[in-house]
Amino acid sequence: MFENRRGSIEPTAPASTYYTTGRNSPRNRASTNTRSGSISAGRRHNGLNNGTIPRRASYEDKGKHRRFLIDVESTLAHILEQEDTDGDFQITINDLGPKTLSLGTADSGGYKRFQIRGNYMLSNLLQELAMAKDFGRKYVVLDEDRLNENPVNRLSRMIHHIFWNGLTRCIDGDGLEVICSDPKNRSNDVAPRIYVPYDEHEIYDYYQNVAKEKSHLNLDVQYLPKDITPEYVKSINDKPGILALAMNKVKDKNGNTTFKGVPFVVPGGRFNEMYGWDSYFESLGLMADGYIDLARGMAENFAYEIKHYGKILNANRSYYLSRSQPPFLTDLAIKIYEKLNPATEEENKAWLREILKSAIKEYHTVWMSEPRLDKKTMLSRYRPEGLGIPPETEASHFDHIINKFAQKHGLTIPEFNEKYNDGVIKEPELDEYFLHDRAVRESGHDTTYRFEGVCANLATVDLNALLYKYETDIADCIRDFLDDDLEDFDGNKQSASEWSERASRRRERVNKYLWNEEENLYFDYDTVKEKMTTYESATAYWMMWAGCASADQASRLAKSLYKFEVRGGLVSGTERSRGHITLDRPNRQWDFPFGWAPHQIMAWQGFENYGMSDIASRLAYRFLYTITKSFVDFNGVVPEKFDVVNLSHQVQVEYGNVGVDFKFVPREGFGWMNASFQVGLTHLKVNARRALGTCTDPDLLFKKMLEYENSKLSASEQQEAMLRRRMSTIAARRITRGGDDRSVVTKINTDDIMRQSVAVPKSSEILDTFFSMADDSFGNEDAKLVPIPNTDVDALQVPSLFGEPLPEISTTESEKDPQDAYTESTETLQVPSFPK
Ligand SMILES: OC[C@H]1O[C@H](O[C@H]2O[C@H](CO)[C@@H](O)[C@H](O)[C@H]2O)[C@H](O)[C@@H](O)[C@@H]1O
Repeated sequence: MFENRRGSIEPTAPASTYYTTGRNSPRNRASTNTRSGSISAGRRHNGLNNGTIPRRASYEDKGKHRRFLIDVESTLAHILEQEDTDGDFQITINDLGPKTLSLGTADSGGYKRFQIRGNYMLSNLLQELAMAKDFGRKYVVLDEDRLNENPVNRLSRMIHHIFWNGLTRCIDGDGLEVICSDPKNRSNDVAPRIYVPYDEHEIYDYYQNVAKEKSHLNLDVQYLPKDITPEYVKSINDKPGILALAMNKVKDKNGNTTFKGVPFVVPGGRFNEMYGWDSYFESLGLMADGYIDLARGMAENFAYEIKHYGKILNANRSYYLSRSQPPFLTDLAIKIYEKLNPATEEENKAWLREILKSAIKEYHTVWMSEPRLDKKTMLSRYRPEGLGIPPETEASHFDHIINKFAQKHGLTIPEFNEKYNDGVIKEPELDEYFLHDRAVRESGHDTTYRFEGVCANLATVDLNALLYKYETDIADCIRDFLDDDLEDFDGNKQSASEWSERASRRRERVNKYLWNEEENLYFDYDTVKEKMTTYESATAYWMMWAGCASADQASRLAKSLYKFEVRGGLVSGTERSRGHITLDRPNRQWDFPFGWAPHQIMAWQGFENYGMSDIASRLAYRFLYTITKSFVDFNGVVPEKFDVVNLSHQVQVEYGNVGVDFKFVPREGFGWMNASFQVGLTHLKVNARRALGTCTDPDLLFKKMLEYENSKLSASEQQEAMLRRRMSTIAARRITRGGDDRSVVTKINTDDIMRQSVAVPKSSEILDTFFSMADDSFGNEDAKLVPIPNTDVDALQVPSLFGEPLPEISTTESEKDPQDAYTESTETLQVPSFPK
């Protein structure tokens, strides 16, 4: 599959193929370890040439596909010593090395040398060497195309071939050791433990057998009680464990019946369990990558959770037993069903029925029952049961809240926590605080000033959008897929019209309580104060995702986009809503200036649903730019969260940032971020994908389009939009060297990117089709906008995007690398213009 026509391996094949096949096959030793030339990086001598002093390295022809002959171990040591100046085993733009390294070419047996340059190529070299080592390679022949690969292709390839695999878990004999590890466990009891539902006897026996057979695991297998009460959940906080999920009966190699866990994907890092809403977004990414069975397994695990734990869990760890997370099961089920093999249609329908029955049970018992249902508005709230302080947070997470109570009782914070959790000390004010805190965690938005001290009382926009989607999805499925044949678990026939009726009643209530005509936005409703709240949240766009907004509401929501749209994507909420941040009022990760993958994905789909794909595409571009830029500048990182104003993952906020702590090469990314990248690419046309490959700043790319949209705003809205964009620019400048805004744009060797692009349309075609807008004229202003920085080595050259020839470099300067062209060029970026 990865062989080209001449039978050699594609330079961009997955590492598992590239480092085990063809010239890098373990059998093909002649090509990689019998050379007498110098093959280690930047060294005259190494162990390979038996002490022969190599002649002075000369440089290879430019422009051809180079391959390097590399001694893995010594090159790895050398590159780290020279380039990893902060000692974190990554090569990033924070490192102060020379950012250049010479490698011997394979064609010359290592004598002729070529200089690789720039953070991106060097960090790719580091990553490739680490992967080559994984496959036992001591020497490799490495294609240059692997080092300067288009970052969009490279990241997408890594997600597809490496990250999903790194995040996949299974709860059975083979997978227990990995899934039982829990970095959040701060109790004294870290023994691996699994909790099994009270009536799952075969499964319980299976795990007991595993515990016996794999005694080194020291596995503790426990039954859960029939009634899982808040008191019980609190009582096992000091004995945390994984919760069993779905298993299939299979035959082992001796023909005996045994069990195999249904696999699932975890978010990554400290989140080593299957989460509720993360799983939905991860499944979208998995499906974009063709991993339908894995997505299907996630849905089946949700059904198992509903059956045995009464709800889709926040995640399947014991301390999450009493709360859920935003519900997405019906949409997930439909998306999977649509991808199943049509040849097995009857089976597919049976599968869809089972999953929908679970969703119907969840709908009635979790979301449409008290306490989550507010009987007055008949809208739903996040309002889980629970007792005490959530044990899975960072140790000091609640200190600022607890402090005054601890002082009142003359106790230290840990002493107070213990007495409060044991019920020895009663503090109703704290009980109220934790009621809302649990609701915040159930909402998935932990934490934000939108919800602090009030969440359990709010009929939120997000939850009611999701439930509207449940109602319309179930109606559609009964009508369109299931031949009017669906019952719930109690045998009650379900009718499409009843579900449609539920949806239209909800839409009426949403319009009455949550829609604000003056603000052109949906807001949460406080069911206790009986009043609409004022926090502006990006979840307003979920109503477009769910199809609950009318065409008029959708166009008004589009008009409000300027409140949330910043350089790197959509912010979670507006700065005005978040309010001032001080030492006593620290920032929260689900507030401005942070932008999260689920918010982006929901908005993209929302705009698509209402025929505004140009906006979906622009928003997708912004977020994918943020991801790509960090990937390029920070050794392939794909972090959990971003500050989308500053375009940075190096954030000072709750829980730090998952996905940033790796050595040499990232192996997981972060679940829903991986998904957002793969899904986001489906919203980009070929020209936007190419622009992304060269890390073209979205504000330059979309300048005309934004001007056109802003022209539709009122004077005061325009003023606000202008300020917002200005702030974003100023914030971005703050974090860049020398205050140069343009240095946030990354340096990429565009020549290579262009060379690697497949079926690249001609520039005129690209301009003609750019976001379906026909005007290909360029304003003078655009030209003024983009002088190329050439003073800062790391500053980036914004190259010609649309296929114009790149500047020639002088052939007399034979020792120069083609990449130098980009620090000397005065090329300007060409930005398409949009109709006025
Ligand atoms: O451990 C602290 C909190 O961590 C989780 O929340 C965050 O990560 C989740 C997994 O990616 C994500 O679903 C959630 O939206 C994030 O805020 C957990 O869900 C919380 O319950 C927990 O207290």
